Amino acid sequence: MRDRSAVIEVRGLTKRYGTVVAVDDLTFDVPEGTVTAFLGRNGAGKSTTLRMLLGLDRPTAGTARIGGRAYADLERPLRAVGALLDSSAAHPGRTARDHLRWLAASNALPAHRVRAVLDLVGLREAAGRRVRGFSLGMRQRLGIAAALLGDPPVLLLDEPVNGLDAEGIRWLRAFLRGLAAEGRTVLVSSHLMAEVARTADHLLVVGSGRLLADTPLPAFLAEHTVGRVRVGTAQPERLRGLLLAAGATVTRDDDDGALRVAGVDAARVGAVAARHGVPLTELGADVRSLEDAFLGLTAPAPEAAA
Ligand SMILES: Nc1ncnc2c1ncn2[C@@H]1O[C@H](COP(=O)(O)OP(=O)(O)OP(=O)(O)O)[C@@H](O)[C@H]1O
Repeated sequence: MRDRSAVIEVRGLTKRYGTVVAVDDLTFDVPEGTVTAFLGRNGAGKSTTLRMLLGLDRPTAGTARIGGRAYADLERPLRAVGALLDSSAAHPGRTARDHLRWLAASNALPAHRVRAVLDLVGLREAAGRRVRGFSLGMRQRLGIAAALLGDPPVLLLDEPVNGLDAEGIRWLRAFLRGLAAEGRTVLVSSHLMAEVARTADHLLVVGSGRLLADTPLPAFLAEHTVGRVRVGTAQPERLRGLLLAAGATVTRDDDDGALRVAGVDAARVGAVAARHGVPLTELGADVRSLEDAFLGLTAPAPEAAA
């Protein structure tokens, strides 16, 4: 990992609701100027952790600090940290512009930021429309605009991918990378793990409130995609037999019939195919194995699944 100081520091953070342990002794740092993905299945404890960082929930134990301080001790919180927690927070009868103007005025932020953030998230044309008519994707953009009003160095985004279409997800990825390139620190939660992981510099994975992985993306990729190959051919059964004979493990991709191969590298797959005259239509790293890796990592314990 690059040598960066931690902007967000979580230590022994725990939250119990009666007998439910929503967050269980979490300890992690989020380094400055990175996009860090906070990943886990539904109910893993992501939102509760973010709410505690924002002072909206009181920890049962432990601490959560931003820039060395608890949220409640920040002098000008919206200038220190922006958050997207719930994209339905805007009043449906208000226009996007009025919603942001109201937020700016009530938080003593300059009015010119409203126009700036509407432009940043691509809502300039829709600024005069009532939020009631917004798609979920537009609401997410408005929520991100609100988070950016105070021009904060730290952003906490809870499930910003929800409701976005493929184009919206592409936009969000580039947008988050741009924020980090400006030196901002972005913590972005998602249950769509592979989708968001590939945007991030660093991954934090939680399951049942516990930290399961805290790793730079390249290390995670190296561990979970090296030695896993995806190969396309018009003769899948023949190639499958040849690869099995070469000692590989081979499965078929349910979506498109490509072979997913483990245990031999891409060069060996190519050599086997060439020796037996099997034409290939595709040969590369098996990126889908990333989602499998997350699902394996976050699988509920057998007794919990029963
Ligand atoms: N106010 C509450 N009262 C009781 N239980 C709660 C409360 N808030 C959260 N929980 C429970 O705590 C656990 C963690 O919930 P949390 O919302 O933090 O998970 P999450 O990872 O954000 O999931 P999701 O993606 O579904 O929001 C869940 O079991 C949830 O039911």
